[in-house]
Amino acid sequence: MTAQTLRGDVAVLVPAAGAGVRLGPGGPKALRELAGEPLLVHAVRRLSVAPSVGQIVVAAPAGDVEAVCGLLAPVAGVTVVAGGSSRQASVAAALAAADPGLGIVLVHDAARALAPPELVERVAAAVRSGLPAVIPVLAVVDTIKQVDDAGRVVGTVDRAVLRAVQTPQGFRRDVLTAAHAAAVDEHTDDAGLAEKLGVPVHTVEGDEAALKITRPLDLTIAAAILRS
Ligand SMILES: Nc1ccn([C@@H]2O[C@H](COP(=O)(O)OP(=O)(O)OP(=O)(O)O)[C@@H](O)[C@H]2O)c(=O)n1
Ligand SMILES: C[C@](O)(CO)[C@H](O)COP(=O)(O)O
Repeated sequence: MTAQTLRGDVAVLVPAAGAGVRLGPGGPKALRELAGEPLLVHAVRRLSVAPSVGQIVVAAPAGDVEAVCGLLAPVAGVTVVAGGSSRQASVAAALAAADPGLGIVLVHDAARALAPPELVERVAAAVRSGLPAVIPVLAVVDTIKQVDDAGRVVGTVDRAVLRAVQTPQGFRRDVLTAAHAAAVDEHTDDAGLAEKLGVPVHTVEGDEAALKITRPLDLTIAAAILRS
């Protein structure tokens, strides 16, 4: 990674403190390697070349803050804080350390290590255009069934109205701050918190390369994406 200064109007919060249980043994997921480098380094490198980005705040595993500072030292404009016991707590910790002068805040999973800078720009531009909350989405390609506790099918959901949600998710800073301040329960994404406040959430097209590395096969897919 070459040293560079970040100059944009967007703070990106990077929750990276997860254990990676579904990936299997091997330490915190963000520090697991893909093509010889930690997932977090792949993610931050892509964020740092997006022209809109002015600051990156990483929520690292609490025991690895120093190591993560070392890993990311070559990128100017990166702040590292200790993450929390849930993704939501990690985002809240990163938000508290974000530069108050940056009016747009994106939240991006370290686990979506190959999200391209173009996706960051697409989300940032949509927020800059005046939208309060923006998420990247992809059409659902599988047929989706609703099942009961016994695993029996209750019905088939109309997939035309469904979308799979990715990160980065973008927000006006005051919207994300209010959403986290009002949180009373855990949500799997930040847009869910904004929805609870009645904030309209808009979508932009996602990117298949922004897959969330969750299970072992995802690492194989990510390695193939890198090679292609
Ligand atoms: N306490 C937590 C839990 C998750 N995350 C981050 O949130 C993102 C999305 O979470 P996920 O992919 O589910 O990661 P893990 O929680 O590590 O996965 P698992 O549930 O398999 O342990 C990841 O970048 C992860 O590091 C976080 O910062 N702090
Ligand atoms: C934020 C997210 O990546 C959007 O798809 C997802 O909700 C994270 O969920 P996880 O259960 O923490 O992996």
